[in-house]
Amino acid sequence: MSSISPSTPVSAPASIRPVSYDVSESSGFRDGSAPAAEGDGTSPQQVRIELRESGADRSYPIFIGSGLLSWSASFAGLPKASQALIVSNTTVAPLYAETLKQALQAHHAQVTVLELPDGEAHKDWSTLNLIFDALLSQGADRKTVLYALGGGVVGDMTGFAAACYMRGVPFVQVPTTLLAQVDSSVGGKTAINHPQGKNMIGAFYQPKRVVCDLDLLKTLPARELSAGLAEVIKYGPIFDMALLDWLEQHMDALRALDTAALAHAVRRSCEIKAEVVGQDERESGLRAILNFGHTFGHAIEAGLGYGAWLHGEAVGCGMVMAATLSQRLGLVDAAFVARLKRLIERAGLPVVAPVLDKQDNAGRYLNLMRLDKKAEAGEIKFVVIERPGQAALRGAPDALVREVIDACAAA
Ligand SMILES: NC(=O)c1ccc[n+]([C@@H]2O[C@H](COP(=O)([O-])OP(=O)(O)OC[C@H]3O[C@@H](n4cnc5c(N)ncnc54)[C@H](O)[C@@H]3O)[C@@H](O)[C@H]2O)c1
Ligand SMILES: O=C(O)C(=O)C[C@@H](O)[C@H](O)[C@H](O)COP(=O)(O)O
Ligand SMILES: [Zn+2]
Repeated sequence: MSSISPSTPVSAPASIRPVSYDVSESSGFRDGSAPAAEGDGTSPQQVRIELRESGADRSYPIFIGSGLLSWSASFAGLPKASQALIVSNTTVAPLYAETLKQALQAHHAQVTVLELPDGEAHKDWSTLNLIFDALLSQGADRKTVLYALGGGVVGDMTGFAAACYMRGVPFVQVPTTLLAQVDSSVGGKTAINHPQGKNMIGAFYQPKRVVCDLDLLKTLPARELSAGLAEVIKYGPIFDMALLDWLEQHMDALRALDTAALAHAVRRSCEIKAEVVGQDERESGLRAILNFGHTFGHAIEAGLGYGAWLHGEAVGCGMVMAATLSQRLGLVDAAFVARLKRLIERAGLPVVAPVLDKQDNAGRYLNLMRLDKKAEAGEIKFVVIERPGQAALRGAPDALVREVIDACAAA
């Protein structure tokens, strides 16, 4: 049995909040030709992620607003290249690839579109290879820019392909799901899954820009919107309880796709993620707080088979489990866990953990979680809530984790 290890100091220091951002940008963004009206809460915004450690400047802007996809200035000022490849999937490409292609034709002589098969089950080697096949077939050189047009699956795979092709080509994130706009497009984690564990093969590789067009969320299925809300909720308990208060007041507006509410949720999420990743790009400490709910959540995804539960669904339920663990470690009270659980339910997410093994359910969870990337020498590390708005990374005895899984799982 493992013992409780001292908390690793990964909580965000008060000095890094609140977050400031700059809305002027040399690309021409917000130059007066922006498509959305001022004053409606949805006029274009910019959040910057500052990444300057170890020499090279990997900083980039995140553009957030309505109508950005068809606005060629959204893509001005990127590395010059004659060729561009839009990587999308069979669902998103028919909706949005032509609009992006038109906008990019002002910047690249040749723009082609690749449609990957859709879904988490395809976040694997064979699908990744389709990107390399397309690049090689069109004679793409090392300046070719990749554009990831899709949700987190397309974004993670395109980023990984960009990191590998000719040892690195530039890429741009054009996220089309709420989850991708609030989380996966920012921060440079790229990966594919392995049958034994989520995101096990990948690289840290930053995009040159992130362009979040809020209008694209209008075609998103309700279940996918809920999945994205899980990652928005996550930022509350780990970093910003004012965001949690705001979410309690605006959950119905978000689920009704109110653009001003979505704009706020995307912007605040990106600000928090930019701040955390700016402090710790390669997850040597603080960045681990962004994994709240993911130790349990990734076990659910791998244990049920990729795609059975959406990533956001698994994270939503995983946050209930991690909060319950925090309570049993004496860190937060039952009222805090109940409050978080209620909000996750209101987002339309599951809060009862699935049974992964009828004989030894907790044992199956534990075995899957031992492969988690945060585990050290076989000891599982959990992101726990030390107090509302502050998280830490720590171990827990197996017996206690078993109790938590049993308490949270379906009977
Ligand atoms: N890199 C990171 O930091 C990070 C962070 C969080 C999650 N992730 C990863 O992201 C993935 C989950 O991403 P996701 O939730 O975006 O899922 P997803 O990429 O599978 O997209 C969800 C579904 O919505 C469809 N879709 C996308 N945009 C649409 C639109 N505008 N209209 C209609 N349909 C649309 C997609 O085709 C897909 O069927 C997981 O693999 C997860 O591990 C990565
Ligand atoms: O950006 C991060 O850091 C995160 O942990 C964000 C998570 O929401 C995301 O799911 C991430 O891909 C999980 O990272 P992993 O290292 O556990 O695979
Ligand atoms: Zn996640």
